[in-house]
Amino acid sequence: MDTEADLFYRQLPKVELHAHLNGSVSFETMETLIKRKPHLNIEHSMTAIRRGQRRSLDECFQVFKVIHQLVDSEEDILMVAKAVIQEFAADGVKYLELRSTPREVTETAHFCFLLTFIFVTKRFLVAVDRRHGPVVAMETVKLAEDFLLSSDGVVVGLDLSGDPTVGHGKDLLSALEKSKNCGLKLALHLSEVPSRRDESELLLNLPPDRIGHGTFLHPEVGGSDSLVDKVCKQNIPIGKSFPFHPPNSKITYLKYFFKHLNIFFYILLTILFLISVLS
Ligand SMILES: CNc1ncnc2c1ncn2[C@@H]1O[C@H](COP(=O)(O)O)[C@@H](O)[C@H]1O
Repeated sequence: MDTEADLFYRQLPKVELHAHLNGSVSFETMETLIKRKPHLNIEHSMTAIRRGQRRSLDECFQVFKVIHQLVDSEEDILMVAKAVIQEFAADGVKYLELRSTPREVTETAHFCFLLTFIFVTKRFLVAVDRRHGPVVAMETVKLAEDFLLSSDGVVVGLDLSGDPTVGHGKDLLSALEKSKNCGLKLALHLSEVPSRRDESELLLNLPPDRIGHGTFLHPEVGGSDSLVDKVCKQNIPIGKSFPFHPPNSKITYLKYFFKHLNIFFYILLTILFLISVLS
């Protein structure tokens, strides 16, 4: 049963700036998906990370592969996106930025349609999966550019994500530069693993409008002063994601944050952000 504190955290207006669609599927939605595709023999344990359970980055990406098997049609995507948006809204999220990797043009078309009819301010970032290489990256940028022009402000940016140990950012630079030049905001996952210093240097020169994770930017963990300097001088915000959202997990994370940060500072930031977004 919800405690008074649970209620407080749920009702608190929140902004969600780093949600991967297929990483935000709830337990209930997953159950429906699993039932729809019994021939895949997928169990819940293969699609989620339980509270307190630890997995390596590699294992996380294995989980995404399983989820992608379950979410492979327009119908699935429509159901998942609708559920995810409703669940974020029920958790008190007032402004939501979703990211997702288009596997087919029609899938992305669906997102845009869907994102218009549920009452949360929603924005969408079209994601480039680095594993798919420069050609797909460029196609995705063109798709994102089309949506930037036609989605009435819903599509705002490009996300670079995917297994950070695969490929090199230098091969994606022209796609990312094109994206920036056509007015898409850039949210780049970088320095998620150690020994990617040269890649991070290159990507930070673009520069991105947001960094995803940036876990290994600091010299103490294998990054460098130059990386930290670039981030600070260019004032680039860093976003951490919690890629798997079992029910109420956002509330648990909030409790964790509030325990470690000044609660009033957080509330003030949220209110200021909401005022600037909604006005
Ligand atoms: C843990 N840190 C991370 N680092 C990099 N990429 C990540 C990620 N977490 C998620 N993704 C990206 O999001 C996809 C799933 O959502 P969509 O199918 O696009 O909706 C993953 O396949 C991966 O490319």
